[in-house]
Amino acid sequence: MLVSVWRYAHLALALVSSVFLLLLSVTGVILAIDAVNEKMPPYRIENIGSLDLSQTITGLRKVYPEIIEISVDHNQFVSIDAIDAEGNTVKGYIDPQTGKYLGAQKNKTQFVQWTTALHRSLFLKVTGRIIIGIASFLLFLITISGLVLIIKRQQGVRHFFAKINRDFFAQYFHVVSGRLFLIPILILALTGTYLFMVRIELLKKTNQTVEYPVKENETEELAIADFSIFKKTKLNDVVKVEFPFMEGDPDEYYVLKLKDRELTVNQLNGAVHKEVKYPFTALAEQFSLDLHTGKTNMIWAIILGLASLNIVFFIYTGFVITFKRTRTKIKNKYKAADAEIVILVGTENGSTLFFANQIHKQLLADGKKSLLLGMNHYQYFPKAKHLLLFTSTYGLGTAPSNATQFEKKLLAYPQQQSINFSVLGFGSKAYPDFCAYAYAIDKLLSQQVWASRLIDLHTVNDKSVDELISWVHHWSEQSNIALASAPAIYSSKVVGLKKFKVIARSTVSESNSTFTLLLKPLGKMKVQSGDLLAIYPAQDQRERFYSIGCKDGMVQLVVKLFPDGFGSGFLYQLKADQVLEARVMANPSFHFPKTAPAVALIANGTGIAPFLGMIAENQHKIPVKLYAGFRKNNEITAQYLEFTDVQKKLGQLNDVQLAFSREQQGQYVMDLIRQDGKYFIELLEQQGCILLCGSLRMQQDVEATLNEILLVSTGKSINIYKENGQVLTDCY
Ligand SMILES: Cc1cc2nc3c(=O)[nH]c(=O)nc-3n(C[C@H](O)[C@H](O)[C@H](O)COP(=O)(O)O)c2cc1C
Repeated sequence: MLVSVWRYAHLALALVSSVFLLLLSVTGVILAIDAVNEKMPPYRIENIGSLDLSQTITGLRKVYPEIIEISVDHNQFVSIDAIDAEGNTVKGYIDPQTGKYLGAQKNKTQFVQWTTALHRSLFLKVTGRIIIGIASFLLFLITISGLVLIIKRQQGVRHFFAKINRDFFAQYFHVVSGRLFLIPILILALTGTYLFMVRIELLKKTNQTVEYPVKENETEELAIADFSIFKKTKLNDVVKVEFPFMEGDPDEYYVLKLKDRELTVNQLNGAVHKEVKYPFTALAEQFSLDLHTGKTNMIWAIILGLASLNIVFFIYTGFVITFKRTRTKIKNKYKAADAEIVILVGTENGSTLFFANQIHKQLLADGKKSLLLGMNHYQYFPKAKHLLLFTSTYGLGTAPSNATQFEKKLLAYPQQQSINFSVLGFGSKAYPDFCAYAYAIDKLLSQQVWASRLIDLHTVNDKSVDELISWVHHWSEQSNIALASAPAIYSSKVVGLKKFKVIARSTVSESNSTFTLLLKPLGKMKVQSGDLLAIYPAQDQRERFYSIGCKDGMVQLVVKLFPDGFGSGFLYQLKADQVLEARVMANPSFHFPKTAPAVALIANGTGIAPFLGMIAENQHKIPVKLYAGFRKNNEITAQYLEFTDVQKKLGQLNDVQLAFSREQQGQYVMDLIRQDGKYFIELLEQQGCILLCGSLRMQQDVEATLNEILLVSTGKSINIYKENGQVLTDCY
């Protein structure tokens, strides 16, 4: 909860100030480069700190009989405005020890002047300065809230510098560079705010002036070399020395501008006539300016430049993190009172929500009453039959930020009916408490009288889609509710839509509601039988998936037309030559096993689609048998048989057996399997593969039948072959 407050504050401040901060950081980088550049010419004299003013002026007087002023800038370059022995005017950098002319003073380029003005006031005078001042102050608050977030993330100040585990690049970069540039950015923010306050005169600056009366012994004249104030003053403390206009006139003075005060000095005897002390605010202003601009130190200027550049990346990575966290938009159709499947998500950075939403969308598309909520929204779910808990783990094995209330609420709202639950933990093995919060929740749920475990807790390390799919398979099998298992569905990387031309579509009839659709990819694309095609009938977020069978470089779908079917209705109205936009979702765990010694393909209904493609592409003539179950023997099953006849003649298919459940002597595909029990035992024992595609019900029945046969003859259960990768499924 506390983390969210800081996080929202951090985000809100960043949102408000990002445009200005972006502008300030980009211009800041340019000005930092200029500050570094400025120091490049070799005008700096090494021992400037050891020279005093009396030596310097005495020496320079020999080279320049008439001096108007001497200045020492922030780079400690000494410049002079004077007339030399030949009567030439000299303006530029000199060596203060020898008077040697080193080079002309250069004005800032137009571009740097423009950038400076933009950086200081956005060309908006006082209004601009106020905006910039506020942006600097917001940067200060952002830095502080960021600091708190890093401390919380690292589990305390003690671990502030401990290793940061990499979640995803933007976040890793944001945290690591946040830690690295914390101090320079804090300094930039504070000095920027201070300069703004001084410049708009929020802080008062009043000089303190002291006039010194002339002392008796000060009437005698002294040589400059003997002026005690000049002897005491080191050259590196000087900002400027203005020389008297008329030499010898006691009413004309030296004006000595130092960093903290200004002195008026008698030109005949060196007595201090007047002293103007600058207030603390003015000194602090100068100090802030030096710190803010890095103009006094090249290394500091480089650090500030990098820090400014980093702010640009901060803004970018910060928005990437926010986008990731908020990109998943939940659409709920059902209320808590009506939902039959409730998915509760515990998430900090949104990735678990993304996975949960992919499942939720499929369930809704399948007509299931699914509800997706954050774990803190746990309440009574009077119609719920299934409770799915997807949660990440944070901190020291604790709840993510939207699950902090869950345990309390779970105990406060005991459900009134029995509900099947399944917990899926998301975490990272880089942390010692891998998925600890998911384990804790799983245990807590198992202790509730109303909760009955449907499947054991599964874990997902580092957002592994394969591990998620393992849960999908198990949960689907046990709940008898279809979920797609193509990894691409759960991958956050969205592959672009591709165009397909409709080549042919068969028609449905009273006795047959299934049709085939042949599509030609327009342009190059990677697609294999067993992959899925995602279509978007309403060109919105709603997708429907169909198994692909590949044939002569084309994609064939077998679709059952449902009355008012969102996907099937859309596909059925397509006409030849029409162009369809769709996405191919690779499904590598259901590709034809090219190295298997023999393969059995088992399907029911439209599940035959990928197998038609696999047989057509079996150029290596791996021994293949096809077993398929349908309701009726009709035009479409006749088409399948025509196809398999051709394939048998080509040697790409050894045998085909069809079962019809609604014909006389109703038969199911399991009956065919039982009849060929011996073949299946040998197939699996000799490392052959079985592929299953169709309804989940058929998958369960087929697996139960095979299990029975196997146990009797080999004593091994089907699970051994499944784990060995010899039984591949894509059922829905
Ligand atoms: C600061 C931080 C602490 C984490 N602590 C743990 C932990 O203790 N145990 C664990 O298994 N995973 C831990 N993780 C990994 C996350 O749980 C994992 O990346 C998860 O997939 C994130 O899901 P989310 O994006 O839905 O929040 C941590 C990640 C971060 C960034």
